[in-house]
Amino acid sequence: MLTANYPHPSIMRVFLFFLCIFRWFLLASAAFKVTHLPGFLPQGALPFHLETGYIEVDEVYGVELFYYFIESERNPSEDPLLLWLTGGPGCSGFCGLVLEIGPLKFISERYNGSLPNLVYHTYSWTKVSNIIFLDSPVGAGFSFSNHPQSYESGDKSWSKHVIIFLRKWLIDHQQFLSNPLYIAGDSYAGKVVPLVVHNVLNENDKEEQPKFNIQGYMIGNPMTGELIDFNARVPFAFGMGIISDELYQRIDENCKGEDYENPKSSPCASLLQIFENFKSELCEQHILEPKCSLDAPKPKYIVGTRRSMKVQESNTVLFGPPIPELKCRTYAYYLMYIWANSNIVQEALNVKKETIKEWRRCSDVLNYTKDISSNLKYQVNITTSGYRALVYSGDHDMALPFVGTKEWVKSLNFSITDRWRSWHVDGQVAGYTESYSNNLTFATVKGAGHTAPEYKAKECLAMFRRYTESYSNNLTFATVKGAGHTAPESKAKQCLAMFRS
Ligand SMILES: COc1cc(/C=C/C(=O)O[C@@H]2O[C@H](CO)[C@@H](O)[C@H](O)[C@H]2O)cc(OC)c1O
Repeated sequence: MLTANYPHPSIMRVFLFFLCIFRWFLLASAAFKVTHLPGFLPQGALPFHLETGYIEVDEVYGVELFYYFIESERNPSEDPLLLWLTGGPGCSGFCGLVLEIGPLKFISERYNGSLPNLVYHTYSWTKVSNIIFLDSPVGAGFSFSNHPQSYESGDKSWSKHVIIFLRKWLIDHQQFLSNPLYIAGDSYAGKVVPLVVHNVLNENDKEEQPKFNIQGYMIGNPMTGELIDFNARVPFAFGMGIISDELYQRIDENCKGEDYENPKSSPCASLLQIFENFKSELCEQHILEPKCSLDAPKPKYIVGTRRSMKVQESNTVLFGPPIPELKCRTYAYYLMYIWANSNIVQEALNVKKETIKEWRRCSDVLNYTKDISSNLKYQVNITTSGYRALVYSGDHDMALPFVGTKEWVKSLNFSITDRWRSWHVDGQVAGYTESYSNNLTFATVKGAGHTAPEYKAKECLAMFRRYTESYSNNLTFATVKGAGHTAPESKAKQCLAMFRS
């Protein structure tokens, strides 16, 4: 028998086992601290802690989700940990970071061939919260699958991938395990967020460690899957003086029970076509803003060099929508496209080479199935189990109007604990709010559109702080107006309402 001084087989097995674990850890999750970003002004280190990385959520298809993580500027060890999901489905978490609640925003100036510039965004929710911006579902942003034909996704698989991501991320970042955890998102993500929270609660019911310190969720101009999501556009348009009383009345009479997106009866369809003609003249995401091309065009080519970008600069590109005008809010979407497709930016973000062909603000590679008809049962289950919900709506959004959101919130039949009232920032009305039993709060953001923080950043930061800080350590102080030493003795009804909330 050939004898040699090979290590004993059991030693080899142990060695190979740890080698596999090490390889898994290296490949499946990679996290990098990012101190500098190309295009950030003033040049130099970022004034906040940014980490980027990947976490594998499906070994079979090699699905890796990319994330941006930003530590709270206040108290990272105790401030909330927020997982932010962006809608679409297929829009990048980067939208949340530079358009809504993160510490960066683009300087909206005409593209001149050099890399677009970013500056610090004052009203960032990372002032008071740790935030993970996740590129999900697979195919969004820089997230990828090693089998691109399998960009199959849907509400259920998206939420399952998010749970796997969150568990692995927390195992890699154990210092955040005890932070109050919130799941948040807007638009289409608003439909999936309650499903994610529902899954988190199911995970916590198992013996598996670590447990999630989940507190609740926040959803903005959310979809639920209910007909009212889009049907509410007609009463919203009527209320805003966009359609006549007659058209509103005739739609109401001829479209009862219909899905306004897919009307069955021809009288209803004809009337909704007239409505659609009025609607199509406006910027759906904010009816007071100019109607603009919504997303970045796909210039013929982008050559990323170490110094600058060269993009075919012309008013019309070979394919795709025209470049938005500079006056449009969506010009920032064009700048995002240029910036994120630059190879020097992707190097700085530690993007794995050759994993995606092109970064799109809202990807079109997904093969998505809307396999949840409605998320209301999850919202009822979560809130009646003692977890908190903030549902907010920019009140000038016609894509998913507050009128419909208010209606489904009412349909839950929770008792009112804090009647409809205005809420304020700097002494001005910032919106209106009503709170219900089971810790659910509805709020409008006055003058905001589909992605409220994009339009009213200061007010939304105030809203976020009041929501997350009103319950930190579960201590709430309240006076009872007009009551004496034994408050319930003289203000029984008020004290009962206080007790119930
Ligand atoms: C699946 O069917 C529909 C989905 C949507 C979703 C919109 C959405 O998520 O908006 C994006 O939100 C993200 C924020 O989450 C923004 O960044 C994007 O700009 C915005 O496009 C809307 C619909 O009709 C209006 C649908 O019929």
